[in-house]
Amino acid sequence: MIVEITGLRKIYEGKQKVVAVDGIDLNVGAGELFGLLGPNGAGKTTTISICTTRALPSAGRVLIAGVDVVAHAAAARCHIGVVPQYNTLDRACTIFENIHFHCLYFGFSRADATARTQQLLAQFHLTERAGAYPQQLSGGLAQRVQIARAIAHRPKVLFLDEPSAGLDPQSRIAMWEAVRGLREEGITVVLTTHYMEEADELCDRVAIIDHGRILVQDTPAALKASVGAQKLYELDLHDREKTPLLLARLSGLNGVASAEQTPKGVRVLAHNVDGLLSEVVEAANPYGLRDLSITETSLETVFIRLTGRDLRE
Ligand SMILES: Nc1ncnc2c1ncn2[C@@H]1O[C@H](COP(=O)(O)OP(=O)(O)OP(=O)(O)O)[C@@H](O)[C@H]1O
Repeated sequence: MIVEITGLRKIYEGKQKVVAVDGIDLNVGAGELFGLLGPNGAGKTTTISICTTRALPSAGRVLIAGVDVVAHAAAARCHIGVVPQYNTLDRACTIFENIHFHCLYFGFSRADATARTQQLLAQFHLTERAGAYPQQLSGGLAQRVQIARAIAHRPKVLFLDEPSAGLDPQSRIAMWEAVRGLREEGITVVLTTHYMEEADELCDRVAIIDHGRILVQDTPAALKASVGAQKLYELDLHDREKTPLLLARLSGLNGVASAEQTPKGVRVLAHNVDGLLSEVVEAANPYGLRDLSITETSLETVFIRLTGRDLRE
């Protein structure tokens, strides 16, 4: 295992005590692309901060390539690359210098640092921008420079905290390609995200985290299969006083796996059955059906199932 997290807890002591991480156990194997998926405030950044020696745990232990991040922080840092949530490129240095100085900091000779920087610039399609300054780059390009810099010292594992926050859809896809490319180099990747599509598209395994705890962890396919239905119907109803009657009626329809009340109306999980849509509409119409959306079940559905909440709430 490259990342071994055991019984991790973090309590921020202050006027108001916050339990940010509440007993996390997690193992990530060599070469895996692992995602921590959860809403804002779930404890993802805190977990990454502890793994990367930027915060101390209140309890528990993290080993990176077998090295304890608290007892041997400097040694652990040699195995770790980090791309934090915010742009931390040095604004006074060019793109070349940002990567070059990182290599020198990690003990490369000048010649080796130059060769490694040139190789990374080529790998991340940045050679033409080598002389530019960070503030001259788009968010997507700056993110690519941050990834290039983070892996410059050839760490075993790269931690990416919300790598696509603030990126436009095109830059997000380019970033996904860059991250997938890391796998070919044998770099293990742990990323945090609150975008379920990102976790689904990119990750080999995902842990869904909420209130500092892991609710489930598995492959995206297995997590989606655990819902036991293929479609999610969200019904927006005007008359919500009598929804229990509607729930009973919907639950009895052929193909409906479950039906439950939501603040706006009713949520139905269902199998792909011909004619179900019109039956649902017919049942719901007397309750003032205002709107209806149908989506394929996704990691979002898994989260809703586990918490009753939306990832974005
Ligand atoms: N330095 C701090 N002092 C006190 N509380 C903190 C501190 N950092 C984070 N918290 C709190 O700990 C909890 C977990 O925060 P954390 O940033 O780890 O979550 P997250 O899942 O990464 O969310 P986000 O995507 O918003 O960063 C939140 O309730 C947050 O307000």
